[in-house]
Amino acid sequence: MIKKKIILLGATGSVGVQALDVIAAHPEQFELVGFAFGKNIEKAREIIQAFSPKVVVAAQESSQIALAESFPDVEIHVGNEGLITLAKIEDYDILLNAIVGSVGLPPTIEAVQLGRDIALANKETLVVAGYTIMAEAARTGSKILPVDSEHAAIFQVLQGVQKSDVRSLTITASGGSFRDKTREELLDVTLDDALAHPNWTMGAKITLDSATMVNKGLEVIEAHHLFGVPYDDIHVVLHRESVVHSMVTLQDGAVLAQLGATDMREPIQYALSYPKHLTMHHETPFDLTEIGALHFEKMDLVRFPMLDLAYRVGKLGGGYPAVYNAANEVANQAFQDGKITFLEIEQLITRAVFEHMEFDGQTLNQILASDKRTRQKVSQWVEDLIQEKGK
Ligand SMILES: NC(=O)C1=CN([C@@H]2O[C@H](COP(=O)(O)OP(=O)(O)OC[C@H]3O[C@@H](n4cnc5c(N)ncnc54)[C@H](OP(=O)(O)O)[C@@H]3O)[C@@H](O)[C@H]2O)C=CC1
Ligand SMILES: CC(=O)[C@@H](O)[C@H](O)COP(=O)(O)O
Ligand SMILES: [Mn+2]
Repeated sequence: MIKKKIILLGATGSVGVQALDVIAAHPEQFELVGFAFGKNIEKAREIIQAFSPKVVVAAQESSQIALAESFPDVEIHVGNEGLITLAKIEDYDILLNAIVGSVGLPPTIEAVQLGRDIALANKETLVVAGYTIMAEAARTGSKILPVDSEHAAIFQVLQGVQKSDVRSLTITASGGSFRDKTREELLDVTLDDALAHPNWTMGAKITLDSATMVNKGLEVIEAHHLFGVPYDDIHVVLHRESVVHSMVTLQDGAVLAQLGATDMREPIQYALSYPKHLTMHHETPFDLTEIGALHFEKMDLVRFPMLDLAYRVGKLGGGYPAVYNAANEVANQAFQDGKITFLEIEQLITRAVFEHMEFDGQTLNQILASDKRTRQKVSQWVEDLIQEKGK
């Protein structure tokens, strides 16, 4: 049997480690030929020992030097240039992008331009450059296989369904760690509170995005690009159990849904094995009779203004989604670093979007310039807030 050769960006993270579980569980199907990581060199060492990849990329030069000494037979590259080098190596079939943030964009574009298939967890790349990525994928024949659980659900439901038969998509939202709090109660919430997701175990950035509802905003934009559905036909419902991963309504009113455990190994494995559904060796118990009841509620866009704003920036297009995303990346990190309050995340994103102005027909370079400018501005606003509070 010919194995699928995999490159994994973000191998030391939440999705990355679960992807390694899937690869290790199917040694006859998959082979890890290369991976990239950020700072976690100890985990990177373990991965090299367990999987013997040919190429590794470290975010930091000190890690590159240390790994090159320990593993002289492995090609070790560094930084953003290293990510591009990895995306360009000859010998792989699919690139699984599980890096967090829009740093994952350049290697994705490179791989798509080379016609390579992408298993995409890194939603930020589609939010920033969705039109470019999807247009290039159509040109080169690269498949964009969603890993994000809601999009993986829609993708599975759509197998064998004609695009013209689709009326609308419904993305489910858990509501995040603060779903039962009023806006007033959000004034003094802490990072620990925010990181206590009711259903999923994930990295810090996305768990916080889930609490601000930015995650759902990014997912609406991601769905628009992946499935080519207009924003007015993409709905979000509050679904506390996260059992229905998402739904598709057909023209005749039939609603098709995908259900399952809250275990990312399922969508990761399907993206890697597509179009096959392989046996899941680490199956998480899933028994609807244990769950008993499923609940669905309307989203309150006043309570969750970041979802409302995501629809607005998505419809505006151009650099607006990139500005929303960049402002969020800076503000999310600032809250994690204890520099700002939870509600200041929303305030910074809203200000960045409202201050952004552009003419139609933004090129990718103009969008990337807006992304950079937004990061600089929002970083400055964070510093200003710290100064003001120190007064
Ligand atoms: N976690 C989940 O269940 C889900 C995640 N996603 C999406 O998947 C992506 C990854 O999320 P998650 O796994 O939670 O995130 P984590 O924070 O757990 O992991 C992020 C990974 O990216 C690596 N990384 C960060 N910066 C760099 C860099 N500059 N160069 C190379 N590697 C880097 C980190 O390395 P290190 O740790 O070594 O510093 C780590 O391996 C996000 O876009 C998220 O929105 C989507 C759906 C579900
Ligand atoms: C597992 C996954 O795909 C996450 O994006 C998850 O959807 C977060 O859940 P909520 O944003 O609905 O809380
Ligand atoms: Mn998701």
